[in-house]
Amino acid sequence: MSANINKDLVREREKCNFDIQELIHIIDGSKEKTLMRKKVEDLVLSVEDLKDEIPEDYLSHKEKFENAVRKGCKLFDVYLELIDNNIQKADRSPSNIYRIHEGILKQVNPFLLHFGLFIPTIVNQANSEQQAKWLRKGSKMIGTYSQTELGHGTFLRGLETTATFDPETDEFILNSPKLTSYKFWPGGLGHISNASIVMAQLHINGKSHGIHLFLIQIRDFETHEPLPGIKVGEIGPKLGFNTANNGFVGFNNYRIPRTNMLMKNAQVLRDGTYIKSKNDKLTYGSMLLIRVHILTDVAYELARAVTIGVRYSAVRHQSVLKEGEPESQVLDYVTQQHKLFISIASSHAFRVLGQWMWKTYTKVMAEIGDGNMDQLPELHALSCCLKAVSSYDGVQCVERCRLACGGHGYLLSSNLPGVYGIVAASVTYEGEYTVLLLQTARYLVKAWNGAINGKTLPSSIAFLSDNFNQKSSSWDNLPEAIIEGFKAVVAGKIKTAFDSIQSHVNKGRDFEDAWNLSSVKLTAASEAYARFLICDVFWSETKKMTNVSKNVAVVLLQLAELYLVYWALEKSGDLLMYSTISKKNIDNIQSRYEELLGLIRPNAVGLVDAFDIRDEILCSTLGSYDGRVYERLMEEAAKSPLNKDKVNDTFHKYIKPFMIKHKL
Ligand SMILES: CCCCCCCCCCCCCC(=O)SCCNC(=O)CCNC(=O)[C@H](O)C(C)(C)COP(=O)(O)OP(=O)(O)OC[C@H]1O[C@@H](n2cnc3c(N)ncnc32)[C@H](O)[C@@H]1OP(=O)(O)O
Ligand SMILES: Cc1cc2nc3c(=O)[nH]c(=O)nc-3n(C[C@H](O)[C@H](O)[C@H](O)COP(=O)(O)OP(=O)(O)OC[C@H]3O[C@@H](n4cnc5c(N)ncnc54)[C@H](O)[C@@H]3O)c2cc1C
Repeated sequence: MSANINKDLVREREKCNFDIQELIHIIDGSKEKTLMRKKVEDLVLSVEDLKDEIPEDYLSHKEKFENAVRKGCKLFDVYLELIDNNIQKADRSPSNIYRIHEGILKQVNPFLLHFGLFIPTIVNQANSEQQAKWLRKGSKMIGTYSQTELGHGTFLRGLETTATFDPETDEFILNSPKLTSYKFWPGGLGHISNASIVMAQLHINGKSHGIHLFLIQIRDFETHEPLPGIKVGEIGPKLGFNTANNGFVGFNNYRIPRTNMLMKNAQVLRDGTYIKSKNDKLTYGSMLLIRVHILTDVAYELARAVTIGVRYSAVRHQSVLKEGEPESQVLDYVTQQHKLFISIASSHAFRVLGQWMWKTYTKVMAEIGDGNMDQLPELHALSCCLKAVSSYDGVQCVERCRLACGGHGYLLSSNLPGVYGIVAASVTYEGEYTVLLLQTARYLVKAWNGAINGKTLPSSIAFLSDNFNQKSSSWDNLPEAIIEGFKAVVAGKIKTAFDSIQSHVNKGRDFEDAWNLSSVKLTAASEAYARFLICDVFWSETKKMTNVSKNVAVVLLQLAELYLVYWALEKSGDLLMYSTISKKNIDNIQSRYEELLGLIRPNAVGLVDAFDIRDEILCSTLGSYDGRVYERLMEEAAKSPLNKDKVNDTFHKYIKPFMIKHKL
């Protein structure tokens, strides 16, 4: 086996000083979960029908979609068998067990929204009678989640689709009054789904009750023809997500039974009586759930990108460090380590934060189930800023990995553009980056106001009460001092934004204008808060790990420390403004950063091997386990349909006549 493995990678693996298997189990959650994941991967990869004859990149938009549906059906066939046979339990917690679909489908599974949003929304928003009806086997529904419209995605209260109650027939009448009211973007809506959860404005007896969720059949369950009153289709090619079958739908006096409104929270009775939800923000529950999942999703995509970047950088030799010596592995250039190692650290950070958020989410949801909504605003604030920052950082990190691969990173066959397309989408969907930062800022500003007035603050921001004077501890105890410094930055930035709002109000502006005028500062405060949270949770969770061998503990602490010092240097201006840090302290942090790059260097390939992403999921000419980079690049180039003919027809049709005409 090792005979076929690139010699540099063999040497790198020999250098690794920790137990890779142990780290694989930590990343998966346990040894049992690793075994389960591998079992699922082995089963799925042995299915012949899931293999491609022609590389996906050479297919047309329509062919890509059709191929994705073919494989998507087969894939779920295999998954459902696993669940039916109790090999794997249906489980909503974030995990890597089913990531194999990213290798099989290359981009996004066209059925993703059915399992990822349609079913969870029924589970969370429908009453028990509705759940029994819609979640039963044989319901015939393949669904999606249609919220965004052509004219509105962010501002949900501005959605225009209407659901008007008709007491005569006990039905709702769905309408899209204008072009901008068409639902636009839902995944799988184009040609996959025959049903959808639809968010619409509820009207009863001429009175508007705001946005509510409805389950709507879109296509005939047998023929798949769009039903009368429904106009549905697909929205066309995108930067990524090209197999997701994002679609549009419009309604023209389309009737559904009253009982198709999701009624766990708000209800409409037979006589048209409207019963309000205990908290109307519960309607937004599905977004909260996906925002929590996105942290783990980004962690995984980053693991893919940096596996490609690090393995390639170990195989790639370019330039000489010292005259007379052989060309260096590019991984030996410290600038290359600077480009790449933050992605290894960030993947671990977002994985740890994802688990932490999942625990927080399940705890708060249990309390909400018992009627206690107290923690909902804090959960919403945490999920918004962490979703925003993790997805945004994810995109920057994938781009750094692409740059680390030079020209070859620009090839689709490297799969870095593919991973980029997936992560870039997550910055926008489930709440756009800036918009979500502003949601958290809203919470922070309220908290700051509370702190000034001596209110007890929720635990995650209790430190604000101590930070009016922008204190921070001594800078001797790195890296903990960075967390303290970041607390001072958060407090300082909230205060700056808060004072800015006050000053505009004092000059006669109303609050909303003052908010808008201060919004750049507000997003900065929110970003600082997310950064503090990630550093704090990543460091404390890593430090308190038990039952870990010494060497694994050492590398994990090095990665957590690298994350903290990297961001301290990136944010040194903020630390200088708001904490007690000095230039000398920053110089020390810089030295420690460079030292950490050196400490991580011998384990770099081991660390990406520990992400344990099989070649069939990585889908990269540059990142495969054996490091046969140049052979794979040429093998992929040979697959180009243009290489079938020695002389392409265009020569005779266009080039030759052009040469003759211009006497070239
Ligand atoms: C890397 C990945 C790869 C893997 C692939 C994965 C595929 C996944 C596929 C995914 C495909 C993609 C699928 C998709 O993309 S589905 C579509 C997703 N769409 C969005 O996320 C829309 C974003 N917009 C909103 O969420 C809201 O409208 C916002 C938040 C902007 C404001 O809202 P609105 O203007 O209506 O609110 P308001 O002003 O009346 O009131 C604001 C008050 O409400 C509170 N509040 C707001 N929201 C929540 C909440 N949730 N829980 C609890 N509370 C909440 C808030 O704190 C404030 O409280 P207070 O300050 O007044 O006390
Ligand atoms: C790949 C992909 C898949 C998707 N899948 C689905 C799906 O399955 N179902 C679904 O319903 N939707 C889906 N969406 C839609 C997605 O949720 C929305 O695009 C997203 O919520 C952003 O809304 P928008 O497009 O209206 O952006 P806009 O809100 O129009 O944003 C445009 C700009 O305006 C700024 N802006 C807007 N409001 C404010 C404000 N209040 N303050 C400051 N700045 C502001 C934003 O920051 C942004 O820079 C998907 C989108 C993508 C890209």
